[in-house]
Amino acid sequence: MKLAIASDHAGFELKEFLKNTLDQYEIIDVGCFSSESVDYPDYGHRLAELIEKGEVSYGIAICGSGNGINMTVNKHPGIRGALCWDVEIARLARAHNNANIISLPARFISKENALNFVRIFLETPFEGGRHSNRIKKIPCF
Ligand SMILES: O=C(CO)[C@H](O)[C@H](O)[C@H](O)COP(=O)(O)O
Repeated sequence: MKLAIASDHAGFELKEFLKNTLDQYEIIDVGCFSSESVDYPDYGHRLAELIEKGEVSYGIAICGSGNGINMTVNKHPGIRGALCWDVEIARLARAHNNANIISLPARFISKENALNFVRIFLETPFEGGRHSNRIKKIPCF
């Protein structure tokens, strides 16, 4: 499975950790590339565009709180980004919401928990059924 990952400076360290640990996946890193202060939308948009073009199946988006980069990716019509800070939230993001981006709050979770959330997210299938109609009603673009 092909993935993409993005962060701002607050998420840079976690991005590097996840990229180097999730070595069973092919991962495109769209930046940022150091801990120097940057603006999360620059990287969130790049990540969302790769999914919209079909170049990758899922994305991992990271900033300090997770909110800024999650708001950014969700401006794209083909994106369902989910801010995840708990294992069950990560599972439901896939099972019920068919999310294609997991957004993580690097300043509020441990690296180990983040890795666990990403693993659960990537391994959980969408349940479909009643949830299909609901996610069809989300776009208002
Ligand atoms: O956008 C955010 C808040 O939702 C992110 O957490 C950013 O990483 C954060 O705002 C960056 O803050 P900094 O003081 O510029 O490091």
